[in-house]
Amino acid sequence: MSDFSTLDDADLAGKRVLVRVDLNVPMENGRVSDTTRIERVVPTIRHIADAGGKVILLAHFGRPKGGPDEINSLRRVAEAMIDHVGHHVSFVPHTIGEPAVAAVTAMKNGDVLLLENTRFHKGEEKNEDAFIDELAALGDIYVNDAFSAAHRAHASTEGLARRLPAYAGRSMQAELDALTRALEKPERPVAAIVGGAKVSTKLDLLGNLVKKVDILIIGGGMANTFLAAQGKDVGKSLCEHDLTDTARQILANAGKCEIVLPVDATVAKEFKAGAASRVVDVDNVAPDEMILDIGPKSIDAITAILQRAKTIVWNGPFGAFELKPFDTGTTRVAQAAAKLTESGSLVTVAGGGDTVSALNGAGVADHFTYLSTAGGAFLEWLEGKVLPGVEALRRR
Ligand SMILES: Nc1ncnc2c1ncn2[C@@H]1O[C@H](COP(=O)(O)OP(=O)(O)OP(=O)(O)O)[C@@H](O)[C@H]1O
Ligand SMILES: O=C(O)[C@H](O)COP(=O)(O)O
Repeated sequence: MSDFSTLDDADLAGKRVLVRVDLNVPMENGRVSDTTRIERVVPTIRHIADAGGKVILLAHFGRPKGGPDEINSLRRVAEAMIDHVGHHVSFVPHTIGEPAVAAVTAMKNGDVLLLENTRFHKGEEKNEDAFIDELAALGDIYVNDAFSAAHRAHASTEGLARRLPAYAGRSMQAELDALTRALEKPERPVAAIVGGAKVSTKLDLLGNLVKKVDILIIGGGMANTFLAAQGKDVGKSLCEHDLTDTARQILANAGKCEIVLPVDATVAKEFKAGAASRVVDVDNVAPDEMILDIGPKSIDAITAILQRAKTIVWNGPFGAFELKPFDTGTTRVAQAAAKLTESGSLVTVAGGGDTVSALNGAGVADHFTYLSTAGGAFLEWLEGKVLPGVEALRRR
């Protein structure tokens, strides 16, 4: 980490420290359902507070469209943080402007304050100078502890690092160190598992990933788009029909990389826990059904691949794991991977907000080689891409 200034280099006492964290945590029924991303930023928050700095947390939540909305407010996340941080975490429902300035001005050394969702302002994703200026006015120095958002060149992830003295936080350091250690020279064959729901933002990455890995196993909503690209009827499944051309190109240009798609699926007519379901081959999904998990034949095929792989990298669950029994595919594959890790025959690295939540739910999180908080950022790092949030921290 000699490329970066870290908290050890920062003079924190009495300083207003803007800390970018990733609090884009899984929620169920209005409550945080997995606290991994919160727990990972606690060392940075405590270090700054204990050194007498004022900790001003910046974070995004979800993908709000055009301004504030209750569903994407960070208020509930602030409440969940208090148990973990060990300091009171105040929350102000503003990111910039007079109320935010007033809240920061009222802070004492060692206080922790969370500002509202940075994405409630269009200047965040556009990385606009005017928004960067408003954020920068709230702090003296900037710390980035959000590796999982470092693939976004946004005001709070990239712009601020150019405006204020910038430091890598403890979690940022730990992620880069651990991923480099586990994956710099991976033992082959390397299998990547990519599933989940963020099809439009992750599909493009697969074109490069096939050049880096020996086997690409595709699951979740991502697989539905590939199945549709092969001309299969995926019914009401989560699927990006306008990206089927991209999916076809990836299949055509996979080169030596073996691409594995589900051969069967668990389908239901309703997206809810306990919905009546049936197992079908992927050719037999009815128009009013949706694929909510991979089926038993796919699970067996994937666990057989794990036996011959030496390293797996995994982002995105195989199904809608929050709704039982559609967690079965993810849980069974995760358990098989954990067992092989324990026996020493497989290195397992997984990342992503929901992926880590699913692995925690499967009871295997402690048995993987490494769990990253990052999903999309992890995949881009794997591709060898420059992550703007990391790049902006490099000493100049
Ligand atoms: N077949 C499916 N149909 C609908 N939703 C699915 C399906 N398979 C997976 N999902 C959903 O995908 C979501 C997780 O996808 P996502 O790409 O956000 O993964 P992640 O691990 O959180 O990565 P990141 O950190 O990049 O967000 C879960 O909410 C899960 O319910
Ligand atoms: O969950 C994530 O991967 C990060 O918080 C980034 O979220 P985004 O994909 O909405 O930018």
